[in-house]
Amino acid sequence: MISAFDTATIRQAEYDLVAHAPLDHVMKKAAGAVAETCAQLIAARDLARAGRVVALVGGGDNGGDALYAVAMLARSAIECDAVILHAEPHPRGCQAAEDAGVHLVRPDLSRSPRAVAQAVARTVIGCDVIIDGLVGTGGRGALREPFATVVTLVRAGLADAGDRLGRTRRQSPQTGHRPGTSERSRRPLVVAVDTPSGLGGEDGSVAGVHLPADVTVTMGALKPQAVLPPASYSVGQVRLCDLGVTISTPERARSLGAGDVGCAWSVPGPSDHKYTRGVAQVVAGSTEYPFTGVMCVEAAARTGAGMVRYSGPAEASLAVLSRVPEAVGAPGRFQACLLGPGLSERDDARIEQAGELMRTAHAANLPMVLDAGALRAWRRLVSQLPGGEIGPLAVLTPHAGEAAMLLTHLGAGSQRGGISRAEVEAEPLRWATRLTECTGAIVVLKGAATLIVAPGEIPYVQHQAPAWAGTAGSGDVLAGILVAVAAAAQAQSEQAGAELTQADLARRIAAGVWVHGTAARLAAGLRPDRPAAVDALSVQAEDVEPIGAGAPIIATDIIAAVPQAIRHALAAGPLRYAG
Ligand SMILES: NC(=O)C1=CN([C@@H]2O[C@H](COP(=O)(O)OP(=O)(O)OC[C@H]3O[C@@H](n4cnc5c(N)ncnc54)[C@H](OP(=O)(O)O)[C@@H]3O)[C@@H](O)[C@H]2O)[C@H](O)CC1
Ligand SMILES: [K+]
Repeated sequence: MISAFDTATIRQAEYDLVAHAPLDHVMKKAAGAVAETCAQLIAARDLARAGRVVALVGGGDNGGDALYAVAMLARSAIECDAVILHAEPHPRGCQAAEDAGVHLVRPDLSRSPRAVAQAVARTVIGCDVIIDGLVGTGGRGALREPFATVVTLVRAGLADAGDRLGRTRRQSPQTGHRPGTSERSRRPLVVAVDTPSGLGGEDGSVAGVHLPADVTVTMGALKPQAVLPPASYSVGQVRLCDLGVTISTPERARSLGAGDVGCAWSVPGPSDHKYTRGVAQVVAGSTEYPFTGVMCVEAAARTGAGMVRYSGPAEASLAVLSRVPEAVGAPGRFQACLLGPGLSERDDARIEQAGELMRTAHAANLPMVLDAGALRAWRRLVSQLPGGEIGPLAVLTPHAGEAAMLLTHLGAGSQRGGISRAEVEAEPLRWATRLTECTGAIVVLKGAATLIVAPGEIPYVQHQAPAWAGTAGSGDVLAGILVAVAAAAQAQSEQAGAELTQADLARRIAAGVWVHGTAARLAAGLRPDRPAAVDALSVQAEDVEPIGAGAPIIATDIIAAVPQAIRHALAAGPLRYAG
């Protein structure tokens, strides 16, 4: 489990730590992790020359860490510059850097931000690693000048370098030469000290211009921006430098890893049968989108549902049964239902059928997954429930656009004429939390990083899915996985003679989201575990998964890889035996 804590909590824990240990000692430990990471990245470039590192140094201890790091690197024959961008940089850090032979560059800070930024841009040209020591946990709000212009120009330079390398990446017409890894990776890599400068946001929102990192070496504990989107898209790989801080307050967010999924999974034993493994009822498809049910039903079956009941357009039933002959078309007992994939509001018969199943599930306090068309038909479906309340075992699975639509429909943004998709994408945690407050349900807000939020619970965020998973039907597959997970959770509770709690269901739903993302990784030809691992990792070039790694996939590829993803999880961590 990856945990992220509020920055103030971490700063307090650091403050308590340095009450008993000299701050410089702690900073040098932090700096050592930064230096080791830089050295590893340079070593992975197999250069024929000495590597070169440029530190961008702000005025606080974040800059101090950067100065101590280049002092260590300079002593190992790496060429180091430190660009001092504050009138009062960390004095002992500066001294250590000078003593180690680091070249201190002091732009005239009285000149315009652009002039300062140009001096920085000239210094970083051709270097191998840029250490971002401008601002860390002491940052307040959007970057002030000259940092904002410095970061803007450095980003432009990195993008240009990347493009140039991209242009050479294709075979050059004259020689047909394809650059090797070392040439392709000659764009300077950015190593952020503690957090990328300017990233801001305790809720994952982005404060403004910031310097995205290839690797973030974070001290003591993960900050929220390391896991919560969209900020988490700018941290690159995260390396946690353990300072020995202890934190007892609840996390701000958490993320399941492979080792956390097995114990949330229902593993059958010799006494199990379809009703102890969970029977899922799927209502999907319509005259407009008749075959959506094929993906949901097969995904639920491959996830391990004891049985899948299907209700959908007659012309689709044949397609469903040809893919999953064991699916059952007849109505009957179920332990969780999925309503909505492919459901069209113009298909009254199907809406009525979904409403009837929703009422059955609600009356029996069974989990239900509401996706796509069921979210759009919210008013027609939920208004038929006692008190118009969907209940705590409902799981809503919107993407940003559907969330915006539902929030607007529920009046969450009434004073401003509704909520837009862009607003949800800019602050996904805020709006997913708001949607749980409006509905009392668990909300799975789908995206490159998917949030699983239950009222009053610590949110989960899962980053497993590669960009290739953004393909038609991927949401239908996730819905199928989740209804099978919910049915298994309900079945286990029935066997235990206990009520399924919303918190337990939310954790299992997060495990289902992990399975979906990992199956997509496997289908795309990627390693099951996303390499942005979080702990003392050795950052090697082959670990850095470049944008576009993998290959195109279709939704049925994800379904086919679901058992392998589950097998990976069951092998990675403790199991909870169902039988
Ligand atoms: N404290 C510890 O136990 C450890 C800290 N570590 C490292 O230290 C930083 C936190 O250091 P701190 O000095 O508290 O703050 P920062 O260096 O992060 O930032 C303060 C400087 O940044 C300037 N600042 C603040 N906001 C902005 C902004 N929006 N734009 C531009 N500049 C900004 C601020 O300037 P002032 O003029 O306001 O003073 C300061 O110069 C932590 O992140 C770790 O890296 C050790 O690593 C571990 C122990
Ligand atoms: K930083």
